[in-house]
Amino acid sequence: MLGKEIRCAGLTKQFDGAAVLGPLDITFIAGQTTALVGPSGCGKSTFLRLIAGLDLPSAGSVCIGSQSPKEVAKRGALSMAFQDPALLPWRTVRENIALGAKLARKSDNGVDDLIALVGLSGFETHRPAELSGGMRQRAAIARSLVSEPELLLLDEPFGSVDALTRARLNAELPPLWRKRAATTIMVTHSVDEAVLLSERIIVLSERPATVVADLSVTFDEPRTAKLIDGHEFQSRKAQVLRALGVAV
Ligand SMILES: Nc1ncnc2c1ncn2[C@@H]1O[C@H](COP(=O)(O)OP(=O)(O)OP(=O)(O)O)[C@@H](O)[C@H]1O
Repeated sequence: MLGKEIRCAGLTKQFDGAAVLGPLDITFIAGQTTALVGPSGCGKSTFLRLIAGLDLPSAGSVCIGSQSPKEVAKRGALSMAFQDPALLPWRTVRENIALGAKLARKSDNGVDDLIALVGLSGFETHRPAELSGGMRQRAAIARSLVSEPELLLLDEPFGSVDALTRARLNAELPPLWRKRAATTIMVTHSVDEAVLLSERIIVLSERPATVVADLSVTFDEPRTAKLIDGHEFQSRKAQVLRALGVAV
């Protein structure tokens, strides 16, 4: 299924009269993976919540293709994996992941492949309480992919995954979501991860978040961890760090 373009126009959010976000005018290109980076508390998660239709803007709009976020979510075409994986405690790993497909009214044929991809083979019948934090997060990543969404929203999806698994997921997941051509927006605190995984990086300012840099990231595909040592990678990374105000 093809991802849709996401147009944010004059998007603004205030909490209790205080501006948290915007105004933001950003168009996310259909099928592309965009990383959002910015200082802690600048409004990144709030931005994702507005795109997901979990919260309403104070002003401005989000349009996904020709639909509102709520309409897209209702069709089951929008998937999320957030920092704190909300798995159903009484269901097994397999049932939790299969539920992602069921809610989107899709077949659950790919469940076992995804379980293997995120390294949870052998844990299919475990319940969330019997897993580590990183394993729960991996189950949530698998659940977000099983429905083959048009739009994939990831908020620090690898935050509590161990370094080795993180490196493996960094290598194996992007081809998967590119193959499925989902429009993907990923919030990350890791600049390496942003450069390695995305085709575009948007750097946001301190709260209220506005765009301070909008960079395209092009490398030969498939990207491998070896890229990190290359000059091109390091110069892109330095650009992002400078935009974040970090001296390099
Ligand atoms: N429901 C809410 N009510 C009031 N204030 C809120 C609410 N949600 C978020 N905020 C405030 O909005 C600001 C932005 O929060 P948000 O979680 O979007 O930032 P973030 O960039 O994702 O942070 P981090 O990188 O630390 O995860 C913070 O100051 C937060 O306290």
